[in-house]
Amino acid sequence: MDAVLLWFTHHGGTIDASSIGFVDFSNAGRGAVALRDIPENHILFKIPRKLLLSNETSPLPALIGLEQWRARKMHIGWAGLILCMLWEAAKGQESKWAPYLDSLPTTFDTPMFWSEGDLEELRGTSISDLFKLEKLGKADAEKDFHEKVLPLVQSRPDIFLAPTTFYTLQRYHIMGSRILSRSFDVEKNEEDNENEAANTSVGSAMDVDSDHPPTTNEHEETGSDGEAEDDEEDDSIVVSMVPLADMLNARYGSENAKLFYEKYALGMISTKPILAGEQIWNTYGDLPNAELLRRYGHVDLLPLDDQPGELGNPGDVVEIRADLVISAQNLSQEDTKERIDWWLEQGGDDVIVFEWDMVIPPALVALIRLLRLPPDEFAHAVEKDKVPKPKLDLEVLSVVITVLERRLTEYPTTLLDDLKLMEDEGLSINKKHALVVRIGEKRILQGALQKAMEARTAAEAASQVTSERPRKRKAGEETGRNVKTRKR
Ligand SMILES: C[S@@+](CC[C@H](N)C(=O)[O-])C[C@H]1O[C@@H](n2cnc3c(N)ncnc32)[C@H](O)[C@@H]1O
Repeated sequence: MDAVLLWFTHHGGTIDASSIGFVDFSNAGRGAVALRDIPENHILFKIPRKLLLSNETSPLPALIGLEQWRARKMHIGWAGLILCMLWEAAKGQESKWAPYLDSLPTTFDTPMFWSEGDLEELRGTSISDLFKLEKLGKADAEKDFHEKVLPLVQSRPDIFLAPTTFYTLQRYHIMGSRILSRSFDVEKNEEDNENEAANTSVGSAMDVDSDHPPTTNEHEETGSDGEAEDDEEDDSIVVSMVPLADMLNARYGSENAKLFYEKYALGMISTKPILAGEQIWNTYGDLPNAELLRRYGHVDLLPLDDQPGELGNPGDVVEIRADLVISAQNLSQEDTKERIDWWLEQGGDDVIVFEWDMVIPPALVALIRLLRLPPDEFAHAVEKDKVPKPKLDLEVLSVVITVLERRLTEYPTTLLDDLKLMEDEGLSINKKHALVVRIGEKRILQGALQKAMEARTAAEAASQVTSERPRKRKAGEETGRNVKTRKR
């Protein structure tokens, strides 16, 4: 850390060393702590934009030639930034970013690097679906490596020395994981935008939070770390490695500092008062544990306000695929294709998300009702362009219960099994992380199931009362009582 800080200040970075210090946490790597009480809106450190590492700041794209760079599509996705990082690392101590690159991790706890046995522990969880995507992501990255990066490397032996040492697939994945867990989306400043032609850009769909800071409009807030979701090119955003800002950890609901834009620098600024000794937390977006594990290789475990004595992540969610909602009603994909296509056209999703509040999602209720409509009513709904209202009745509640019960059987173990397994103190870190993800998801499913069962019991009791209640008399029917005539 000393070498990085020396390098940082040598290159124009500023840090309030009386307020912020960096320490090693046994379970979270490096992180920042407050050395004294810090008020809100205090600048902890500033990173000059030229110290960011990106396609914009690395000399590599210009060296290759910007036209070539774009012709080889190096400005799309992360391939360009990864190649810049590989090239800078290959320069060793001659790289402007040497002390920073030397300080970055080379191993990761993300499932991308897990054994098949450990991956099996994730069966049934949302991450197992995510992981299928991740595998595709990994395959895409490998395709990029072989089809875009290697040919470029091989075509310029004058620039890329010792290609078999420095430009390997393994190093490519390491740089990709560093970007996944540490990069920021950075908007270009106005000056850069005026000079757009001179710039290359990285296409990225990483989250950008453009809220303004609470007490000043001098700075503009940047988003937290995130992940590229598609390959669309967006010239106004540059995926960047931001030294020092990427050394802050994050925990659900704990953010007390954030990165803000200034014209020539990015500033890490406190967003709340921080007491001496407290950790200084950035935010990664209060993600569910499955997503935290996939991107960052850790999970959040906090005391839960609504479940005293229990630990978990209130950001957790469980996903239920629409095909499970179909099969739970003994319907086939074929029979329901037209309705599902229409549902998607109407903005519905093919995945329903249960959240920590365990409320039955209105989207699930509407989807169930849509699938149960008689053909003429479905035709009417299409004609009127109206998805059924999310009205919960006995019939729908029974389907919700079946859906939840079936979703729970997708895990090889029960919640009780998992809670017992968790007591084993000799668990490997990957197995423990997988258990935490499973337990969080199953708690939501079990809680939602209990709520749905209670609602069904209440609905049954209400329908009983209704059927026992005397029938309302029709107008004009003999009442046996005198009816007062209204005064005129
Ligand atoms: C942006 S970096 C933060 C700095 C990092 N701890 C380091 O040593 O440089 C993100 C990584 O920090 C770790 N991390 C962040 N927050 C954490 C937390 N609440 N618990 C455990 N690990 C955490 C994870 O390994 C994650 O991939």
